[in-house]
Amino acid sequence: MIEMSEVYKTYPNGVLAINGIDIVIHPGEFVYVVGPSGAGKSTFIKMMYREEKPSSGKIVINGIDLSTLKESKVPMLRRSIGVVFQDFKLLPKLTVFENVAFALEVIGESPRNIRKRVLDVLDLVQLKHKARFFPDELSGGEQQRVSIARSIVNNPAVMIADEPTGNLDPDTSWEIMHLFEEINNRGTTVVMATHNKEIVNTLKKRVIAVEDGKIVRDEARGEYGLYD
Ligand SMILES: Nc1ncnc2c1ncn2[C@@H]1O[C@H](COP(=O)(O)OP(=O)(O)OP(=O)(O)O)[C@@H](O)[C@H]1O
Repeated sequence: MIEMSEVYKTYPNGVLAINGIDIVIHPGEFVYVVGPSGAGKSTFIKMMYREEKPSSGKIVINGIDLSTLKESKVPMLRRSIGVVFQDFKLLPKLTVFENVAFALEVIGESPRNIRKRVLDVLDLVQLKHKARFFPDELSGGEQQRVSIARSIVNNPAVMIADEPTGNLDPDTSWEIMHLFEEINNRGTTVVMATHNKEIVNTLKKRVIAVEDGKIVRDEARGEYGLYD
């Protein structure tokens, strides 16, 4: 569960990016976050995995109150949240296998468990046959599938994606969306900021629209709206 109450965020330069947000996202939901450029979508979702801290207000993620969370406990929070970015953020000198295994190595899993789990998630994203490849030997869609595999290897309760199809062509974007849908169908909550109007209007989900740092619309099976 994701809960925000009376959340405000002002960046050090004085920009008020989030101007009073109250929201509850239940386990297993699939939510699109839409809105114009600069509306605060990225800031909103970055606060969920403690990449940014609110200036005021309360955020509780999977039962963890972020306002009282010690810095030393942030890695524990991050393990319960998978994050996927527009630019994939894979480590270029590591193979596909190693990129995905990394998250399990840092928590001290046994090599045997790591191997099994990594091959299972690579199988899910249909990239087992490219386990020994390096990121620059893959297409954009394949790199995004590796980043999705990496984000779910810990079995997170929540998956957060910031514009995950932003660098992909339409066909590849749809493949990636079907993967998110499958992961959501297995019970993972998905929160996705996106500018992809066609996807939002076709693959209907809850839509939260953010404008000027506020939620201006929150609809089950909503529409993208009139944004670019
Ligand atoms: N690190 C930062 N420091 C200062 N201001 C920032 C920072 N990050 C974002 N902002 C500002 O906060 C506001 C909200 O930005 P944010 O990136 O959350 O919007 P967005 O809706 O995700 O935009 P886009 O769709 O273009 O990605 C903007 O005015 C932006 O310039």
